[in-house]
Amino acid sequence: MHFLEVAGISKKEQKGDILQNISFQQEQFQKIAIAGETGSGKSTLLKIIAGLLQPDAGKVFLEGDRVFGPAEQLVAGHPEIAYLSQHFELPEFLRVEQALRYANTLTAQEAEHLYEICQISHLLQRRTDELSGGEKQRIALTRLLTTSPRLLLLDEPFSNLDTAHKNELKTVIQDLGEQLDITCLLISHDPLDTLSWADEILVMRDGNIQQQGTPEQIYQSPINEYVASLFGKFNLFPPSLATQLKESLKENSAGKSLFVRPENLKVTEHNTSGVSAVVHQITYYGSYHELNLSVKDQLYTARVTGQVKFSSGNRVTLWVEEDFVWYI
Ligand SMILES: Nc1ncnc2c1ncn2[C@@H]1O[C@H](COP(=O)(O)OP(=O)(O)OP(=O)(O)O)[C@@H](O)[C@H]1O
Repeated sequence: MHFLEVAGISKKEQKGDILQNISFQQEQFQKIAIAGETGSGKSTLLKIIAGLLQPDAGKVFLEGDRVFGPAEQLVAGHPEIAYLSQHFELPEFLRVEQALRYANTLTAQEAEHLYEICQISHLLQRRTDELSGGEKQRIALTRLLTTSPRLLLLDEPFSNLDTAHKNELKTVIQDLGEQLDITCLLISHDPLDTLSWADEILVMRDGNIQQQGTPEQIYQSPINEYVASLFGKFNLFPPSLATQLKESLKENSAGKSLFVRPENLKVTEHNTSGVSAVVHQITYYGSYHELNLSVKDQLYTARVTGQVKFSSGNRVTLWVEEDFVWYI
């Protein structure tokens, strides 16, 4: 039996299918992230899993027990599933401590432990309208966790947070699994959040799962340009150039293009083998420079760490050295 089983979920609205026969499983403590462009159906799926929205077809099971939708039971939701919406609200004009007391099923000691993990102990006496966005988010999360859920569903938990608050919340989410035995499923449109956090990523488009895999599989071996583009820039070299970029490479028999992330595209002044290119533009990004390079009329992107020895207009050679090769 799986911890969470999502089986054949479909949902229609007037303008068409929002979700089409979505199935996947999650094991206890497995960290799953759902990624996808805006409108791909992520939030709808999460609400259905939470039991807050009725699917047209399909079922959700938590440890073998059905999670019923609002049309099948009086009170929407499931007692062991907590859902933090993108648009959460805290009760106004209360002290944080009062806002947290409501629905609290924990002992004083357990609550103290939770407040420590969520890094809110120092905020208990503040009023809810005296908090930063990141603090509000952590308190909304703590509030949900006082009901002792087993599955936590987070809809874009890191949106609108600056890097410091984001990192604090990431630590909190990490600690939840380890210290409170909570399994977490989240939605994020930010590749850095999903790649660094998840054990498995589901990529959605138009209500379908396009690809499901580990962060490495999704990043290095995307099944199409849509999946590739969600997780950062990439280059596609047509078969004729692909064999020049890497000597040992045979042309892909299906006529597919060679997929190369910018950090795997090497740039040198002169090389006996490779593809000749002209540096079009160099952009500084702090820890690396990004080079736009033109080969005939096509632009390609390389990422260079350390000092860049070239200037715009220089002729250079491009090549790849990685053993791993992927075609799209
Ligand atoms: N109640 C509704 N009635 C009609 N259409 C809806 C409803 N809820 C969602 N949709 C539509 O379903 C599609 C999926 O929406 P959903 O919010 O699930 O996407 P999403 O991937 O979470 O997007 P975002 O990243 O912008 O939150 C969208 O085209 C949206 O307009």
